Amino acid sequence: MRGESRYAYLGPEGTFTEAALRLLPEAAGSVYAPFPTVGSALDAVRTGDCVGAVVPLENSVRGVVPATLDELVSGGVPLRLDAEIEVPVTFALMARPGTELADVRRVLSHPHAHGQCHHWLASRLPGAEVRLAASTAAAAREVAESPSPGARYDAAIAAPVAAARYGLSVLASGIGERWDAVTRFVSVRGAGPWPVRTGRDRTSIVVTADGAHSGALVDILAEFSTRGVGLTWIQSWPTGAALGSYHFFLDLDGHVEEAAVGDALMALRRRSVEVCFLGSYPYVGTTRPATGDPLVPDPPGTTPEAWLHSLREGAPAPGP
Ligand SMILES: O=C(O)C(=O)Cc1ccccc1
Repeated sequence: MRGESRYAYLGPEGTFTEAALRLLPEAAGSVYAPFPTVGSALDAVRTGDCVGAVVPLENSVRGVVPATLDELVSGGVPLRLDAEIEVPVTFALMARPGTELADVRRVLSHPHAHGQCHHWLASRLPGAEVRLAASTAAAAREVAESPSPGARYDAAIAAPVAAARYGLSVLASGIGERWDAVTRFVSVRGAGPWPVRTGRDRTSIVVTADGAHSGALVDILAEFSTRGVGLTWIQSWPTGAALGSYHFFLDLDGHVEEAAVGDALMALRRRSVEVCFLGSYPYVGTTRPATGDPLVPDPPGTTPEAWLHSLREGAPAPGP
């Protein structure tokens, strides 16, 4: 089936991305079309094969999903974001029925899942070799399809639903380093009306700046702060042209229809900054919009002056 009713996602069935897509009201009633990579899911939108796609953007523990940032700035036909979805992520180690934990030598998973479970692997399966797959469900499917004995992979780290989907047994669950890990997904479309302003919105843009001009980023950020527009997210992604040349992904509080947001965007244009508007959409996240909360007071003995002095004296820098 072609056209309006297909919605792409990073598949196969059983990924966290599929769980996010199922939470998206705009996609209800569509055919959910799995794609093997973020790039192929977004290409399906660019070619019109699908009306939209859901892809992972960032995780609260492991940070951004590089493939998504890369595709959003390099894929040719511009895309727009029209919704965000947050999904709690928990991980299970799963294997073909009959496999014991002690039998597991080779584990397959997605980089973000591995990154959140490597402490558990180091303590419970210290000798295991880990390989990376395009998604957690692709890993689970590969394990299910690996013939044993002599299987290429003994176990996968994936969402608990993937075990039932691919006929695997769960050897351990809740193996991520944080029980409260969350992944933020975005719905990406090729065309159509922008989401209307709700009063609680987020605007995503990409500005391209040359780090050789050392004040460039400060100048860009000042256009927002002077107008009271809060920033909730900033990520840099190399343009590839040179060291120091970046695309900056920015998330702003507010909708493009709001005067302050519009003014700030026009100010960037007047500065001849390259701005790619990704979209304004309802804010669902757990990141609080800026409220002007008072600063948290310093604990006794750690005034900013004392802290700066200790840095200059060569004190070891405390972790974040
Ligand atoms: O592989 C998946 O299931 C995905 O949807 C990507 C992903 C992987 C790990 C954490 C969050 C999202």
